[in-house]
Parts: sequence; C-alpha cells; structure tokens
Amino acid sequence: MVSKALLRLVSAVNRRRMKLLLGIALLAYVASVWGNFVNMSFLLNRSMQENGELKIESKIEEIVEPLREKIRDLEKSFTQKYPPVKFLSEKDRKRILITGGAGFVGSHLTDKLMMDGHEVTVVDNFFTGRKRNVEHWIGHENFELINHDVVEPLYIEVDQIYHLASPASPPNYMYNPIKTLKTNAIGTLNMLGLAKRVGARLLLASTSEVYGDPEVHPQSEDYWGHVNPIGPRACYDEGKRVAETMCYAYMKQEGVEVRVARIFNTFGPRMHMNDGRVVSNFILQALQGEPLTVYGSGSQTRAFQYVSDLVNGLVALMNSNVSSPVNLGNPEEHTILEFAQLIKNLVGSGSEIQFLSEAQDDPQKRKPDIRKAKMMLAWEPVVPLEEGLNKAIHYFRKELEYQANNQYIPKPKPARIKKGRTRHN
Ligand SMILES: O=C(O)[C@H]1O[C@H](OP(=O)(O)OP(=O)(O)OC[C@H]2O[C@@H](n3ccc(=O)[nH]c3=O)[C@H](O)[C@@H]2O)[C@H](O)[C@@H](O)[C@@H]1O
Repeated sequence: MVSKALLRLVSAVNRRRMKLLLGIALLAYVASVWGNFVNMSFLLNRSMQENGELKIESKIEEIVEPLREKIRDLEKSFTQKYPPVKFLSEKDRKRILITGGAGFVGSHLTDKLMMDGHEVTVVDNFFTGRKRNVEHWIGHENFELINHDVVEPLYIEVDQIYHLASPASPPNYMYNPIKTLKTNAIGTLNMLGLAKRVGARLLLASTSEVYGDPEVHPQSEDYWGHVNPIGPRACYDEGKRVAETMCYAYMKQEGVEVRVARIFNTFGPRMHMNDGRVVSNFILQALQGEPLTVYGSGSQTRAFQYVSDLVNGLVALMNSNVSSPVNLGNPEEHTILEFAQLIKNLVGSGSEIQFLSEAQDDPQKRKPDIRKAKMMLAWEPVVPLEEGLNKAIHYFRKELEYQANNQYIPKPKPARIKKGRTRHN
C-alpha cells in the first residue's frame, strides 16, 4: 500500500518536473526563435538601409557626373578661349602699359603685344574706348585692364609705355575741348612722370594734325605745320603739339627715352560706329542706304592706312633707336569724293552722295612722306586700300547686325561743334 502510494507520489512529481522541463524547453525554443527573428530582421534592415544608401549614392553620382563633365568643358574652354600667345623668356618678356588700350588702335596694339608674349596693362577711361575691344583677353595671366583716366597720376611698374589715350575723331575731340586739352597735356605729363620714375621708354601717339592745314605737300617730319591755335581743332592739334614738346623736354632734362609717332588717317575694324570719321560714316551710310555726307566739295585729300600696318609701325618705332618724330601712314592719296565713290562700289550700295557745308579749318591736303620710316624702321604699309576697306565693311556689317539685335541702330555723327557749355573733368 505504502509502496503504491510512494510510486504514485514519485510519478506525480516526475510528471510535474517533466511538465516543467517541457515548459522550460518550450520557452527556450521560443526565445531562440525570437532571437533569430530579431537578428535576422536587424540584418535585413541593415542591408536594406545599405542598399538604399547605395542607391541614393548612385543616383547622386548620375546627376553629378554630367555636371562635372560640364565644369571640365568650361575649364577647357576658358583656357582655350584666348588667341595663341607666344612664350617669351623672362629676359625678353616686357611689362607694357598701353594708355587708351581699349580704343580702336589701342586694342589692335594690345592684340599684337599679347600675342608676341608680353605682359600688357591696358589703361582706359572708356570715353571712346570699349571693354568689348579687349574682352577676349580678360582673365589671361599676361593681361590687366584698369579703368583709369590718365589725367590722374598712375603708379605701376612697367618697361614700356604706349601713350595713346585721347579722343582722335574730330567730333569726339571737339565735343569736350577742355577735356581733350587736359588729356593730352596733363595726361602726357603724368605718363612722362611715370616713365621717368620707373625708367620706362614712352612712345607718344602724335598725329598728322600737328601739321594743321599744311602748306607743304606731302608732309615730312621737318615741316613745322600750319595750325590755327584758336580754331575748333586746336584742342587736339595744339594738345598733341604740346605733348610732343613735353616728350622732348623730359628727354633733354630727365633723360627719358621717348619715341614720337605722327599717325596719319587710319581705319579698320573696331572703329566706333559713332566715331564720326569719314571711313566709318561712309561705310555705315552706304550699308544703310543713306546718303554719303561729303563735307565741302569733296576735293580735299586724305591718305588712309589700315590699322595692322600702323600697329606694326608703332612696335617697330618703339623698339628702334629713333627718338625724333616719325610719320606713320599710307601715302596713297585720294580726294574725299573719290573715296565716297569707292566705298559705295565696294558695298554695292545705291546711296546718293550728299554735299554738306565744309568743316571749319578742315585740312585741304594730307599725305605722309614716309621716307624716314622706310629708311630708319624698314617699315612701310602693305595692306592695299580695297583689301582693308573690305575688312572694315565686313566688320561694320556685323556690328549693324549686333546693334539691330540689341534694338539700337547708330547714326553717323556729324563733325559739328556742340553749342553751349560742355561737361569736362
Ligand atoms: O583718321 C585719322 O586717323 C585722323 O582723323 C582725324 O583727321 P581727319 O582727317 O579730319 O579725319 P576725318 O574726320 O575722317 O575726315 C577726313 C575728311 O573727310 C571729311 N568728311 C568726314 C566725315 C564725313 O562724314 N564726311 C566728310 O566729307 C572731312 O571733312 C575731312 O576732309 C583726326 O583729327 C586725326 O587725329 C586722326 O589721325
């Protein structure tokens, strides 16, 4: 009896233990399944996250790569946009200042000196010069553009100074005669002061106008000229004459090396559309089918040189040992009426020729004697008139298109003196 009861008790205890053991085993199993589940979902989550990140990264890469490509192209185009420039050794490379370097002649001179491999600083007050004329050099390591009026002193270090700053077309220089005088007198004084301080050589862009309305024909450098000192052209003519005087005073008294170029009528691309000189006026009028305005009878003469010839002459003179004045011009002389007809034909224009009253003190004959330049500089003009005119016509045609796109059609400016007070500074 007792043993049966004991057996029942033991088996009851075992059953409970078994149940307990089974319970524990079940719990352990559930816990391990749960653990695995948690682990797996964590891993899954992580890989999903990593996958997502990868996807985002590759998306970004897809967007950024073409942008990088564009930046590389832009960088390439920046370095390739400049005209080809020669490499000059430190010894041969000069630091050159061009005053009026954004003007018609100045910008062509800038091109030549840059392409020859020099360091060029252009100074311009943009009265008649334009940034557009030199914009193709902006950013180049050898080039600098300074907005500055030479009437104020300038302090920079240079080896050569081409001093071109001054309005050169009669309507422009007559527009503000006091400013024209200041530019040529005070401006030249400042540049000579700079040349003296830094030991630079200065080339003055003088003019055939120092001969005035000449009584000697053709004009050679030893002719003293025939200028009306109180006429409408005097601000320019006398301004350039005193500029020459100052050059030789600085040469004698201070030992400054000077070069003086007497520049005769010059034309070519980059003349301002509103310049007012005969070449731009006639071409513009012929292209627009308007009458070609001849002042006076048209029997007055001029001889026209193409701008690249002038630029070569200026550089040859600067680097020569000729300190006395030298004429730079093309001796092929034409009457203004012949010239009007020639331009009409080259443009193929049906424009009329209109005779207007003659301009006061207009020189009646002008033609350079260039024997000195030929002999001392081995220079003479090489561009035939018609070839140069065709280039200028092409340029003005493009300019007209450009202006038309910008809703502005310029009219030629007449060589008339403005009435009333003019602004000057
Ligand atoms: O072209 C230049 O390089 C020179 O131009 C001008 O001298 P100018 O000879 O009077 O120049 P223009 O205004 O082009 O006149 C030339 C001739 O054409 C005449 N002209 C001008 C403009 C016009 O529409 N019609 C016309 O018959 C003038 O009366 C003058 O007889 C400047 O004064 C000089 O400094 C400069 O060197």
